[in-house]
Amino acid sequence: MSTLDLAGRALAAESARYEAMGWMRGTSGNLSVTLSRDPLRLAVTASGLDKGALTATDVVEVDADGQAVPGQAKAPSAEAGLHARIAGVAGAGAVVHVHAMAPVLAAEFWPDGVELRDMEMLKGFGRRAHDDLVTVPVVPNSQDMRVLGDAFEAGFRADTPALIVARHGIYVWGDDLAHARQRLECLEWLLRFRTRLYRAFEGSPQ
Ligand SMILES: CSCCC(=O)C(=O)COP(=O)(O)O
Ligand SMILES: [Zn+2]
Repeated sequence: MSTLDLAGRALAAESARYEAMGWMRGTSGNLSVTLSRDPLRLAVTASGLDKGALTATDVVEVDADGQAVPGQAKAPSAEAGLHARIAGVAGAGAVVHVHAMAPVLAAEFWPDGVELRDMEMLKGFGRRAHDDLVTVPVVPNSQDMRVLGDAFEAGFRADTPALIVARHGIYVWGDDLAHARQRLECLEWLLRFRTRLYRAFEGSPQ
């Protein structure tokens, strides 16, 4: 089995997991793993498919611009360009993108960035101490992955492996798919907590 086939199998299994969590409704969301760094090559989920029912062949190899390398049977995710940009800038081994509700809601409340502090779950997001102030960057949505990539890079901090795209979804990255998922699960919990608390106090700063 080729490296791309192995990546496809892992991406399909991981996608099914996210879909079961309700974070990849319809055909939303996409995942990637880095295959090589020089040149940069990613295995990314194919576009427009039910992410709960992917098979090992629903994967596409793309370059640093998110373009399919020659010989690919399927179209790569429409967001492959942003995956490639994140993998290149952050050095990520895996990038996951889901359409969970809490990050999008948080971006409505805090469009300049979502501040998180003094929460034990921050450790699961890769921070050293539970009292760190973490600002998760928010960028406006765009259909142009170069625009999104430039906005991501402008606000990139190596210690904050996440990006919320307003009115769209969230990207989280890590060394591999399991690492990215652990970070995403902890961050989604933190964002759910933050938005629920904010709403409970009817919009007062919390
Ligand atoms: C209803 S999903 C709209 C497109 C999107 O945001 C997404 O995450 C899925 O796009 P893909 O091309 O990866 O299927
Ligand atoms: Zn999306």
